[in-house]
Amino acid sequence: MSNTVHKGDLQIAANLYHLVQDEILPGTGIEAEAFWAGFGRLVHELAPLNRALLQRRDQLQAELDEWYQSHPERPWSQVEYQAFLERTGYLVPEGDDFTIGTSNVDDEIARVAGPQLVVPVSNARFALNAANARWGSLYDALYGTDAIDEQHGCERSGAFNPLRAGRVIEWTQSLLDQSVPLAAGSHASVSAYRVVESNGQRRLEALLSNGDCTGLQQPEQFAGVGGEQDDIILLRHHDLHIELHIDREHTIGQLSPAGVKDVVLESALSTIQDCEDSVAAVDADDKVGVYRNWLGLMKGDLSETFTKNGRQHTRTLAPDRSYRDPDGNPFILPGRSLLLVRNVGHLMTTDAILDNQGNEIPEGIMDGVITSLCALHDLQSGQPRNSRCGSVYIVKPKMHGPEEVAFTNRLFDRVEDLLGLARHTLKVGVMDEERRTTVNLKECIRAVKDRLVFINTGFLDRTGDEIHTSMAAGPVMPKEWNKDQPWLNAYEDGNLDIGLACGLQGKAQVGKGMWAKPDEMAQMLATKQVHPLAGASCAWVPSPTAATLHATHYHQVSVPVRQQQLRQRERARLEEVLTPPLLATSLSVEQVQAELDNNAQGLLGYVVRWVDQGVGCSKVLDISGTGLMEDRATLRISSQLLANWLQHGVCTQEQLMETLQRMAAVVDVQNAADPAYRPMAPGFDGPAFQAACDLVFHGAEQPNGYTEPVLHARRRQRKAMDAVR
Ligand SMILES: CC(=O)SCCNC(=O)CCNC(=O)[C@H](O)C(C)(C)COP(=O)(O)OP(=O)(O)OC[C@H]1O[C@@H](n2cnc3c(N)ncnc32)[C@H](O)[C@@H]1OP(=O)(O)O
Ligand SMILES: O=CC(=O)O
Ligand SMILES: [Mg+2]
Repeated sequence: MSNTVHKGDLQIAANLYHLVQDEILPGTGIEAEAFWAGFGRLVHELAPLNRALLQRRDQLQAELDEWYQSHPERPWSQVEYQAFLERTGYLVPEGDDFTIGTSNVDDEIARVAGPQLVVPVSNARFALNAANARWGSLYDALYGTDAIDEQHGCERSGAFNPLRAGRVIEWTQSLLDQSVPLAAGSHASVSAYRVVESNGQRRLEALLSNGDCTGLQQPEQFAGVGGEQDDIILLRHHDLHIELHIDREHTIGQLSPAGVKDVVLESALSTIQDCEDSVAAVDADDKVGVYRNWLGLMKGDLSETFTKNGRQHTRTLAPDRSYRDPDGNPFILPGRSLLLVRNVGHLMTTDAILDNQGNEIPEGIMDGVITSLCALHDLQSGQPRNSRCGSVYIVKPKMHGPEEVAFTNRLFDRVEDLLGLARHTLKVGVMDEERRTTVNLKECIRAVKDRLVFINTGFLDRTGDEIHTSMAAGPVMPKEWNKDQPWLNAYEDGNLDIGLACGLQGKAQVGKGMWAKPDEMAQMLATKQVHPLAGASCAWVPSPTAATLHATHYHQVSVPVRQQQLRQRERARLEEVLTPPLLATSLSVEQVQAELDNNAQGLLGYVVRWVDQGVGCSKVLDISGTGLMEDRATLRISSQLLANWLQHGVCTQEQLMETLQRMAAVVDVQNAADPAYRPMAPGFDGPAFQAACDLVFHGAEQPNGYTEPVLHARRRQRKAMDAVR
């Protein structure tokens, strides 16, 4: 590493050192020399343990491979299989019942159910937008997406379409009728909302078009008024707020007799600012960008200036929102989503910091220390702050089993000691996205029982790990088939069953996964209520618009009630979780080719932007033309599936190479309008195409099927090539 600074037994890239020294440490009360010395001690204590955990992963995988090869019968005996898993320590004994003891958890996590947005923190414009996505216009979300169909003159294109706006208003009125119903009549018949006073208390009155006057069926749902002229009516349902914006002069306000120009929903209650799978950060420069944005969010001063539709915008963090309650007392609600930060997992090392032997340190350790250090600014700030309860929320991905979770707990203990934080100030969200965590979930929770704030089914990584774990067992099903497989359902159900049994209700989130079709909002509206119905207190969405639409599901379903109902059922069966999605039927030549084409197209479309442009999350067309959110987890699935089919002769090497080359040309055409894009065809010799080949042809050898090692190496190669140009 050129240009480094030696501190506390560590060799730190100069740009990272200066970020910490000049921008992060000042104002935290932490003394620089003590910080670096303590950081050095922490690294030298924990890095060897981290390395040992990775060796254990490899050892267990080798034992699994060997078992599958020596047990060729299909289906195999589940009794024998489980006995083997217990013998190797893959399955650990389950201990006594217990409940988590996490305290100081903000309501957005502990108590109120709602959408959870995820955003690459490396992109300041998106990261700010996400932080501000606590509130979203339902009218805009419905009007601007396919949530309202375009038939019968309701097209989205062109100038403002009053017919379409009418449909938006009807849809919204029906939501209001379900969630904040009137004592008589419908919100569609309201000609005026009025706040009236009787006995010193104000209540909401609705004047109907037939001249009748009514109120809310549950008057306590009226939470207050806001706006300069009390022109915002604040309602509350399932602890989620709804604002009715009244303006009879406004073009939209004129479309309804009550003059409602907008309905704004409390939307992304929480947001994960992601340093992991949606981010391409391969060196100290990139990590500095990631940390600086997180720092800005924690200090509250992040801003970004950009041009959109020919106009310059400067985006900053939204302020809190002010209202007066029915007694006339002023109060505020948070203007921003509660922010969590997703660190990287235990796998990768980074040359941004070297230890006293010149080894790269584990990137997850660096993330743990530096993202927590940044968060001191929030803990020590006045209002408004991120965590009103004084906690720091860190999401830890890709952990395999209880020992790895216990390691994270130890890391967080050490970081708290280093930063002078009270024990368990650092909270952890455990991604249940590796098979060894799923099958030992209760023990994983126990390992962080006093700092746990969520368990979330990351079904995308989990699918990739499912394929990799059983790579040697046989060919797997096409990826879409997994949706109906017993393993997936048992995994999803089991997560909730165990979460509730461990007392997460009221203290922590039980979360569900990402809606990965960012443009298919009608489909999301029609289907994603399955998450609150399944008892999830949050579920992931890819954009602020999706957050606003998904918020409507939490008005339709009461999550606490669902959780009470579901906790009575029998726990999901381990045998089902342990039944891999192996292909039991033979596929036609056309089915095989279609699956190869689809996976290759998605893989290449994602990888080319990652390697050549450093974009960690992209919308990529699948073979049917649907834009899909692709990140490293979806890449893990497609690359592992192709590697699996290659290994088991479902396709040949030549066929796969032909597919990759043909699809590279398709992806080139799809990106033709991007001036920064470098075509892969006809040479197929750039680092992006090479990365795709590595991921597929060497996919079976990748640790747990992860894509990071290949992506990082090829992105660094691209950066080096660009540097000498
Ligand atoms: C398996 C897992 O780990 S899932 C977790 C990782 N995934 C994510 O984090 C998903 C993040 N989402 C995204 O990056 C994007 O939504 C994509 C790539 C899926 C689609 O992006 P694009 O096609 O560029 O978005 P699109 O053009 O539709 O919209 C862009 C606008 O939406 C906003 N936007 C889109 N996604 C987000 C987001 N996640 N958070 C905040 N704002 C967002 C942008 O700020 C932009 O608005 P602006 O112009 O006012 O700034
Ligand atoms: O991180 C989420 C996933 O699905 O993987
Ligand atoms: Mg994941």
